[in-house]
Amino acid sequence: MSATTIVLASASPRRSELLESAGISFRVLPADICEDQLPGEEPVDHVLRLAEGKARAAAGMTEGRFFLGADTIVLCDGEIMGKPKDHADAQRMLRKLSGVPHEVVTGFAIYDRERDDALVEAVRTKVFFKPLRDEEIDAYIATGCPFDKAGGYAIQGGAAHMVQKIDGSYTNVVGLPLCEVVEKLRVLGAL
Ligand SMILES: Cc1cn([C@H]2C[C@H](O)[C@@H](COP(=O)(O)OP(=O)(O)OP(=O)(O)O)O2)c(=O)[nH]c1=O
Repeated sequence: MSATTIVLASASPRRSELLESAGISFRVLPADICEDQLPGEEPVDHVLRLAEGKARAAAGMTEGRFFLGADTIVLCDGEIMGKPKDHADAQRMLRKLSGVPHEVVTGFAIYDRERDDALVEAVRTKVFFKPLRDEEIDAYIATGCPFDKAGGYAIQGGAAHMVQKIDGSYTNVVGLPLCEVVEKLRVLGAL
């Protein structure tokens, strides 16, 4: 299979870096789809629908065989947190996460054009934040880092010192559960 066989349907530099780190050859084609939650939609159904939507949208735009899409949310006390809309939203999210365990859920989908079918999976990681002071939260928001991250933080970046421990996959929190993705690519014959 050629190096252009796998297409990563994502604008996230973190997803590219993670896939690269596994030594996988791929192309990037971001897919811009509506990420609104449907009424009554469960969090796992939501990330799986968006992941598959991104993968299929990319397949509609370019050649290739396997299309990988993913979506990451933070789940805290029943609330689905996407990217914060503004400063106040980031502040509200980080205050809610302060001192409280939450989950990061990433759904991924690999659409195989030849079989016209998608393999999907959702991976959950528990993250424990230390209690955060308002000054800490404001200083972090001032860096601008929270705005393109679900839940308003990046475990791999400026928020690393806020995380006491995690239970589960680290790469899943960063946006792509690498172990599971590589395994599924292998099962599908993409590697
Ligand atoms: C919780 C957390 C999220 N994130 C990121 C992963 C995702 O890029 C982002 C959640 O937004 P997503 O909508 O999942 O992805 P995206 O918009 O960045 O990229 P695309 O839809 O094109 O694939 O939050 C981190 O980088 N670190 C973290 O610790």
